[in-house]
Amino acid sequence: MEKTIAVLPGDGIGPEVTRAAVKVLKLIARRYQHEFNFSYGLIGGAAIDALDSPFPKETADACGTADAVLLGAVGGPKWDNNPSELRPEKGLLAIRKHFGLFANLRPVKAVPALLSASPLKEEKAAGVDLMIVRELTGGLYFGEKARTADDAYDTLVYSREEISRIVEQAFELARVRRGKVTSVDKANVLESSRLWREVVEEKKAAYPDVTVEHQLVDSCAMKLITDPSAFDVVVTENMFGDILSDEASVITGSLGMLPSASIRTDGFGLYEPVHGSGPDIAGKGIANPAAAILSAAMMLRYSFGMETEAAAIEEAVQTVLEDGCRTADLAEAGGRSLTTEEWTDKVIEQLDAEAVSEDIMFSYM
Ligand SMILES: NC(=O)c1ccc[n+]([C@@H]2O[C@H](COP(=O)([O-])OP(=O)(O)OC[C@H]3O[C@@H](n4cnc5c(N)ncnc54)[C@H](O)[C@@H]3O)[C@@H](O)[C@H]2O)c1
Ligand SMILES: CC(C)[C@H](C(=O)O)[C@@H](O)C(=O)O
Ligand SMILES: [Mg+2]
Repeated sequence: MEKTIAVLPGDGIGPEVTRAAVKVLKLIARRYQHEFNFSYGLIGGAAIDALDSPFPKETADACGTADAVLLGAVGGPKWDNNPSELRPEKGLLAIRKHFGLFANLRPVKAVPALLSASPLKEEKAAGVDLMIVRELTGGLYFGEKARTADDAYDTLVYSREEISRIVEQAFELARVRRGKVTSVDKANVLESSRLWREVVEEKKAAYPDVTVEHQLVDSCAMKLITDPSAFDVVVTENMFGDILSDEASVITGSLGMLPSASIRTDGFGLYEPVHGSGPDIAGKGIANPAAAILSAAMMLRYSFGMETEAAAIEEAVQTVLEDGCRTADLAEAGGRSLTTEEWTDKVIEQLDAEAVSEDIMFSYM
């Protein structure tokens, strides 16, 4: 298959981890005889510096003609005091809204080899496999907001339609997973959450094979740590999903392990790690590229329908971790400490090794 991928490395560790993901995608293209064309664009602080806009038209156009977008991360102290229109994060919100990417899938899967890197007791983290489905183009992030010298407000607005489409996405995912949806809200306080709950209750009739529970966001935050295995699909509004996903990353041992897909219903999507630009480690070559590499795997699965290729990447990442290869953030899991580039090359070697063993298998068939 021939595909065009727009690559937006962004700021801080963004370019470091994106380079790793592109290297893996190039190997996949070679191994499975695909043609991936990469076009590069600017977003976030890098785009502000070069073009005075966090999401320039050139970038929107390049992404618009691509089949999917791979993004690193945006932001950093250099731009922290910029006016709100010239904040790197504004570019991220703009690209999500521009392409209507309302569904943000954030899988959280415990890796057996990394259990000791998690602050949770090993038996709590073991076997955790949940998916946070975060609404991405509404809520507090996009509601009317304003400030004067002494006042400020942000508004949290959701329409029935916006809630319906994300809830449907969650039900569909639960159907092919373990059949459970936890809808997270703050219905004891917020009107928007009461509407959210109402829509979930209406929708569930169409999914008799899925169990539904409602959970308030504060107790959900606690239960994610005390009983994470209780969750399968967690569906929630934009800001709750942002906060809960960073929290859930501790189950895996590092924020550097969490990939994400931001999709709509026609297959187009933006793929990026859940983490940010890591200003404290940027430029040192030590960032964990797993989240970016696993995001590339999600691109193959959700945008290109390449399930075998996606699974091959996930398996290679798993094997490399089982072999004791670690980046610095996972030092507590023991093993050998590698740089971003060295760790990526281990994944590449592993993918090559899988290819060789398949060739040997085929030669006997
Ligand atoms: N999607 C995005 O582009 C995105 C997401 C979150 C934050 N941000 C931005 O990033 C900047 C920094 O934010 P922050 O410090 O709160 O969050 P962050 O995610 O950048 O970093 C939080 C902590 O996790 C560590 N970390 C993150 N990714 C890692 C990786 N791949 N490997 C190893 N360690 C990793 C960092 O070193 C840091 O200690 C801010 O400007 C923020 O707005 C961007
Ligand atoms: C950088 C920021 C705008 C972004 C968000 O809040 O959505 C980030 O934290 C994320 O999780 O992707
Ligand atoms: Mg976040």
